[in-house]
Parts: sequence; structure tokens; C-alpha cells
Amino acid sequence: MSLDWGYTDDNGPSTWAEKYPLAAGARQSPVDIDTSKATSDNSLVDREIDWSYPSNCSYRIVNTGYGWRVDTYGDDTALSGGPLSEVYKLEQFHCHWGATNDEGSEHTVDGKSYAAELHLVHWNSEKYSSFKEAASQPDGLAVLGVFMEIGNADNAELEKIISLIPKIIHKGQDSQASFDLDFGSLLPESKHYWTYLGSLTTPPCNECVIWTVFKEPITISERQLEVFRSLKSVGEEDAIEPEEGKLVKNYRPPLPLGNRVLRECGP
Ligand SMILES: NS(=O)(=O)c1c2ccccc2cc2ccccc12
Ligand SMILES: [Zn+2]
Repeated sequence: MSLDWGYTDDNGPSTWAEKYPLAAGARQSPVDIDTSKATSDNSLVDREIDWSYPSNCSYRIVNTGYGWRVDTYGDDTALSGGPLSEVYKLEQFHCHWGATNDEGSEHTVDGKSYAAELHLVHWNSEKYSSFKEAASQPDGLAVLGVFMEIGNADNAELEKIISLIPKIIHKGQDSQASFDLDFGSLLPESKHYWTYLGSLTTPPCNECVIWTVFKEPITISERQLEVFRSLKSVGEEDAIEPEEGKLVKNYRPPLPLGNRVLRECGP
């Protein structure tokens, strides 16, 4: 069964606009962060970006066919400040990666790719009544982007997620888990970031995201990244060769920033 969209030559990002016209819009994500174009904005410094995530929460991890996604039950989560005018709730987080370590992030910095990129997806629960409604609004969603670079040590917090990957190798599989996830360890120590108005990086590519991309990467080990690449984009019932259908890449290359403003907080 052919997918509507994906990351192969047949259904990858260059074809998405055929079925998802928003993908050809002027406010698309990701972008290459040209640091020479970033402008400092004191209002971002005056209202420090702030988040509150529970230390112990129940989660559902699912293989979407495009990667893994952890659904949170974001009642007592909050993201505010920085470029945000309202309080946003955490809905889910997921990751993008490539076949080799010199690619994989969606945003790039002065043309440099990282090995992977973590996205924490939030919705404007102060203005809108549901995630679905928020995803149709220009200020509906706020995504935190965290670059991941290869390090020698395993990332302990990510390991809690990675330990569940073998249970969701095939598309559609999911696993319920309650673990003590310290989100603070999934975010870099520095709160310095770039921010701009963009979109979902996957179809339907709604232009509804306020992006905040942290400047400081976190680390992930080569072994951990290989576990991500062991996921399959097809269901268990799809009889294919063992090496076929492996999710070795799931990132969209950068789109033009155009006349959008790129702001930064911190050096
Ligand atoms: N890469 S992404 O963060 O744009 C993204 C979403 C962003 C906001 C809301 C829902 C999203 C769902 C995604 C599903 C798969 C991959 C990226 C996704
Ligand atoms: Zn994403």
C-alpha cells in the first residue's frame, strides 16, 4: 500500500505540495537558521521562556510509520514566555533523524545539520479548546526544537524512551508506560534560542507553529540513534524483506525563510 506522503524519492518532501498545497506556502518549516539574519529582541529577554513538566507521568509511545511519538497527557504541563503570549500545554514529543550522523535534523544552522532533532509540541490551551482547533490557527501551536549531536555517553532520559522502541518496531504498534521522565534533561542547559513563525514540518504542513529552536544541542549516543533507525514504516502484517521499510530518515529539508523575521534570545 503506497503512502500518501513519506520520505522516499517517490513520496518525499519535494512531492508533498501535489496533495498538500500548504506545503508550498510562504511560512513553511523547517528553515536554515542564517545566524547573520537573526535580530535580538529585548522583549524575549524580559519575558524568559519557561516550562513546567511533571516529573512522573504516564505516557503512550507509538510508531506512527514516520517515527516514534510520545503522547503526553498534558494536564499539568505549561510552556510560556519568550515569543509566546499565552500558556501552551504539551501534547506530544517526537524526533527526526537521518541515515547517517551528518544529517537528520530538520532545522540547520548556517547550513550545518545535526544528527537528530527533538520536537516538543504544545498547543495554545488559553485561546483554543482543543489541539485540533489550535492546529488551524496561526498562533495555535508552539514547538520546542532541540538539536541532538553524537556523544560518547547514552542520554539517560532518552534511554527510558529507547527501551520501549523494541515494543513498537512496526507501524501502528504502541506501548503504555509510566516512567519518571525528567523533561528538563531532554532540554539543553542554556535557554538561548532562535524563534520564528512557521509550520508543521509534515503534511498537512499547517502554518500554525511558533518555533523556538534552542542553540545548544543535547547529546545522544550512536547506539541510541541506531535504535531509532530500527523502526519500521510498515505494519507487522506487511510482508516485506527484513531490511525493507526501515525508518532510516524522517526529516524535511529546509524551506526559504523569505521575508519572515528570525529573532534570537541570547548570544
Ligand atoms: N515536526 S512537527 O513538530 O512539525 C510535527 C507536528 C507539529 C505540530 C503538531 C503536530 C505535529 C505532528 C507531527 C507528526 C509527525 C512528525 C512531525 C510532527
Ligand atoms: Zn517534528
